Amino acid sequence: MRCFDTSRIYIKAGDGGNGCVAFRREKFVEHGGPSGGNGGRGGNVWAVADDGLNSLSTFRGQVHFRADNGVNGQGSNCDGADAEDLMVKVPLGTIVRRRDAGSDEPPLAELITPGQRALLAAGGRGGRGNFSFKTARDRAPTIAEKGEKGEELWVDLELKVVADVGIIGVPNAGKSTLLSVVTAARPKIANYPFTTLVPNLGVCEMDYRTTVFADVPGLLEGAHEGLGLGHEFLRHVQRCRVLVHVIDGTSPDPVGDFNAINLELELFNPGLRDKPQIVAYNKIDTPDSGDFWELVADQLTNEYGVAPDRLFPISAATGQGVTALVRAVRAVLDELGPATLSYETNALNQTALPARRDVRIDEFVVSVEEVSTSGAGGGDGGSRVFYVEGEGIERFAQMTNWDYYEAVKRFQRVLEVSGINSALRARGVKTGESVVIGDTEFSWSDDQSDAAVYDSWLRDMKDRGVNRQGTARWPHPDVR
Ligand SMILES: Nc1nc2c(ncn2[C@@H]2O[C@H](COP(=O)(O)OP(=O)(O)OP(=O)(O)O)[C@@H](O)[C@H]2O)c(=O)[nH]1
Ligand SMILES: [Mg+2]
Repeated sequence: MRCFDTSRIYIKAGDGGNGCVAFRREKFVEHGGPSGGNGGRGGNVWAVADDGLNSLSTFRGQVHFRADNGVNGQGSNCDGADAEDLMVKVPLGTIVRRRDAGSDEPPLAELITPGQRALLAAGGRGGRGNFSFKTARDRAPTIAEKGEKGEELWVDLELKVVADVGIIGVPNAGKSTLLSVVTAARPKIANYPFTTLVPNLGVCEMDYRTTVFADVPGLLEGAHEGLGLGHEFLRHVQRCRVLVHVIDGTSPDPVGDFNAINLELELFNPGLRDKPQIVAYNKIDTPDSGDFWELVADQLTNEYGVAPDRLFPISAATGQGVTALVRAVRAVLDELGPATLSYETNALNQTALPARRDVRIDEFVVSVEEVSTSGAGGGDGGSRVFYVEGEGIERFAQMTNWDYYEAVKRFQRVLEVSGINSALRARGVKTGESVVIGDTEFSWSDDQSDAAVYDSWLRDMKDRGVNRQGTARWPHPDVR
């Protein structure tokens, strides 16, 4: 039985719909007010835990997942519809990580309970239409935004099967041996500590019930600090609903071992101590163990509060006492009720729709690159390209609809108030040099008068072959 499964998929949330520029047409009214609607929101992409799936094999056939785009706004104040969210179904126990995430980067999500979902990529916001830009001063704006691009990313999925029961204990206690007798799993068993290095899983069918057991590698002192791969295993233990704590009866100090393990659980996560535990005192077939059973049992119940009905002498090797142990485990699971309710929720799991992170437009970095233009005939050295990098300004540029002169003006104003213009001037930018912001490249001009901006906008429209009809009131009041 394979307990790990991985897949790599591409995810793209929908882009927001574009805002619209439109004006009302009314009888007897020459210029109606603005009536361009807003674009709809692009669809989000979620991962959803589906208990009908048991592997990541569905992702062999499909690798790309794209949510729909928001609908564009229209005239008569019609806002475009929001796109539907896309649900990517994954089996329970799936961990989602950003591709190439560093080992210290927490996963994007861990999906444990049926129906649980986590947002993987947020859809873009819809662009505003010109109705939304109407102000007391500008009652007839000719401006609209483009929809925001939806997020896109590659993610790695990893399936770690969620076990009902975690078998824990010190190294060499007989955990793997127990797993091999209660399930069909054939883990490596050997008479030395740390035989098991990754959790083994096995399915136990008894009394017409199915229970998934995980044999967790041996825990030792310091596990909560990550010693002996402790973190990895303790995280695994967290997902189990019931723990079977195997005590090595042949150990010099079985009760001390028992305490040490419980302390590690508690130090890793205090909640782990509250997880139901069934104690299996193992290797009673040997005199070393069997002779001390009553003594140990007495200590565990009287000094450590282990309930007698949760304490079992067993021999994993001969099978003695194992059936009673498994029945007790089943009873506790039944008491806990259906699996859906009992897994602890993880802080990483988002169920509400998070707002897109607010980004500041005045947080940016300017860098300069010399571009050599000294070809065969060139003698004037080179020119420079100025890169302005910042999530806020890049997103703003992406949403700017360059077809509208007023949008260009707005962009110009933002460059001014954000301090980007002064930063560029401080780096000595000269007329004619290139400035790149995200996917947008424009040519710097020292003359930023309305007439100059208007002229360059007209040139740009011509270069891009955009029909200016309907894109601006003509000629624009600014430049009349
Ligand atoms: N006599 C006897 N030996 C046992 C019993 N259970 C396990 N053993 C032996 O104890 C040794 C360790 O068994 P494992 O099942 O590998 O122990 P583990 O807890 O999985 O050990 P790690 O994976 O190293 O942490 C092996 O030599 C087993 O044969 C038992 O009930 N009686
Ligand atoms: Mg083992």
